[in-house]
Formats: sequence, C-alpha cells, structure tokens
Amino acid sequence: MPHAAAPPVILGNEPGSFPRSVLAERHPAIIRQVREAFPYGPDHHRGLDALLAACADGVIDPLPADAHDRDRWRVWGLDAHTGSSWFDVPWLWSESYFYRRLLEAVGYFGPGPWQGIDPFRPFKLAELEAPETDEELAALDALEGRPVEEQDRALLHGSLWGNRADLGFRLSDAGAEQRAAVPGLVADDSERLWELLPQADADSGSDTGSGSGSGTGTGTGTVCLVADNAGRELVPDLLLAAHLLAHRRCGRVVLHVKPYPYYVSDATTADVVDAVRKLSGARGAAGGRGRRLWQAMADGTLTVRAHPFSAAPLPYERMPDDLRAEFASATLTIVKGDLNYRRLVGDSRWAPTTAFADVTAYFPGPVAALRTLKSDVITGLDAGTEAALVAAEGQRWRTGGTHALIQVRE
Ligand SMILES: O=P(O)(O)OC[C@H]1O[C@](O)(CO)[C@@H](O)[C@@H]1O
Repeated sequence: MPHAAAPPVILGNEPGSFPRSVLAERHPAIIRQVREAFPYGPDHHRGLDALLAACADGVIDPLPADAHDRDRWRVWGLDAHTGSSWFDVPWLWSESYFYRRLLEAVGYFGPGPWQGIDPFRPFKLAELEAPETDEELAALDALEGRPVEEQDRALLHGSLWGNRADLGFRLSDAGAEQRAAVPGLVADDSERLWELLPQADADSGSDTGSGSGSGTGTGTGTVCLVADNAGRELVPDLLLAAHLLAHRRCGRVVLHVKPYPYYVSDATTADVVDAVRKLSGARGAAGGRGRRLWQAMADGTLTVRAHPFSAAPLPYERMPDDLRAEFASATLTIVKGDLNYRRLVGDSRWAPTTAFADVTAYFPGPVAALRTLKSDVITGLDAGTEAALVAAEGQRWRTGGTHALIQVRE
C-alpha cells in the first residue's frame, strides 16, 4: 500500500511555487497565443475572455449541460471542484480542466464549423517543419550499420531527450532551450528496459542492414508507448517504435495519444499522421523508417489508441478497467514525459528517494518512465544523487528541463 504514505497532492495555491506560476502566468499566455494564431470570431473571443477572467480570479464553472463529456468529467471530480478557485484544487486537475475549457471556447467540440480545429496546430506544424527536425532526421544516416546496442541507446536517448522542450514549457520559459542538458541521467534503468525487450532469436534487422538476431526473445510481445508531445518528441518516439519492430524486440507497438489537443503540444492522432507523413517523405534512413512505420500501421503492428483517460485529470492509479487490461497484457509500457510521470507516480511532493517500484506497484505490468524533469515531482533517486543535485542547483534541477531519467519497474 505505498500510497497510504503519499504526501498531499500538489495544489496550485502556494505563493511563489511553480504550479502557481503555471496557472497564473502560463495559462493566460497560452490564451494570448491561441487568440493570435487564428482569425477567430466574436463568440470565440468572448469565450477566451471569460476563460482568461476565470483563470485570474474566478472559480471553476461546470461544463455546459449538453457537453458530450459532462458525465465523464463529473466522474473525474467536476462536481466536487465546481465553485472552487482554480488555485485550490489539485494542480493536475485544474491544468487539465483548463485545456478542456480552452477547447470549449474555440468551438473544438462543436457542433459548428470550428469543430476539430486544433488551436495548437500552427505551433506543432512549425516545429515539425523546423530545420532542427530535419537535422535530427539526417543524423539517422550515421547510425545505419552501427552495432545494434549503439542504435538501441541512440534511439532510446533520442526519445528521452525529445521530451525536453515541449511547447508549453518553452512558452513560459524562453531560456529553456538555451540551457545545456546534463547528459548524465539522474536515474538510469535502461539496461533493465532492454532486458525486458530481448531481440528475437531469428534473423532480425535486415531492413536496417544491421542486427545479429542472436537474442532470446520471441519478438511477439506488445509494447504500449504512452506518447507525450507531438513534433520533435513524437518523431523520435516513432523512430524508437520502428527500431523495436525492426529488431523484433516486440511484435506490436500500441501508441497511446491524447483524444484531443492538450497541454499545447501533446500528440493526437492527427499529429501522428503528420509525423509519419513527414518521416516517410524524408531522405535517407529516416525515410526508410517512415515507410516502414506506414507499412506497420497498414498491417496492424503499429496501432494508435486515443483513450479518453489519456486526457484525464487523474493519476494512472485510477485508470479504468479496459486500460488496465491493455497495460496488463503488454510486455512493457513506456510512459513518456513529465505530465505522464506525474500521473504515473501520483502528483505529490514525494521524498526524492521514495522507491519508484513502490509508487508504481499498482501498475498492472512492467512499466518504464522516460522523462526530462520539468516539475517538482520526483521519485527513485539515490540519496547521493539527490544531495549532489541540491548542492549544485538548489531545487532548480526539478523544473529546469536539463535533467532526465529512465526508470523501470518490472
Ligand atoms: O510535456 P511534458 O513533458 O508532459 O511536460 C508538461 C509540462 O507541463 C507541466 O505539466 C506544467 O504545466 C509540467 O509538468 C511540465 O513542465
């Protein structure tokens, strides 16, 4: 019962805290950016004005009576939080509800002509088309023909560090990308991750011109990859998925994405389509991987899942039975990013040395977290690592996005 000892859940009301700054500064900035990015009509502007005012000093309103997901949100705690200040309810809950209300304001859920128009799409596309993305894709050529272990590491770390600078994070922290990443991970269970995904014993990797196929796996298991951001994170996530399939470390990848635009840059099915199109049209090795991914989607070895709970304002411990069954049957679930980490371990200020295995004991199967550190929540550090981080940076290491971890619970 590890959660019996869980510290209180993080709220957004502590003056000077990171969560408070997200609610008080980042959310209004997001409203501004969205407003500037689209030629919205008067109703949209009125809706955005109302949300801006509510964020500043208002209270949480219920969803409209005819909202398609009103009952779901009531199950997720809407009734209990209605009338409370945005700052006084669990931070995870108010952040999540903010995105739900933002989409409401711009007509995303319809009915009407703006239904399904992603207010964050211009930012996501700009990133996908940025020269940095092409440079990262071109770098794949140098990886061709390298030993499989080297490819493993490069693609795993590509996926990990792809999480570093999501668009919401950069919005409120302009210096985020300039700060140098610290390559040494604060926790690194990557060997255990690869042990959970041994290569199949038949010949493998022929489509990449490498790979001995001398492993001990069956190559038939499923990896659930719980994606985080689109663009420069999703592209390396997809490359990792292609690598796992090509080297028969699994037979199937299920990519879990958000059912609607969320946390600015979180990936939806439309973003997967954009990323696979980008990859399959790329030159060199990246193009080969992209075309393999396209084929994997056609033959069902790569599938996309957009479960409503993927955008729930709740920890994964409260996942519904159907999702629990999916994760239970997976060989490994890889959970990407900071928000998913908060949901995986519970959004509380754990003592950093709290065992990752304890806080994820409820998870129905083997689980790996790949995350750069962008919020206060952290578990699974050894005491020496924590002490060294504090000595060097105070508490900045928790939120600066310069550190990363790979944690595994078998
Ligand atoms: O894209 P990620 O890695 O989930 O990060 C989400 C970011 O948003 C936050 O939830 C704050 O809004 C932080 O946890 C983190 O900085």
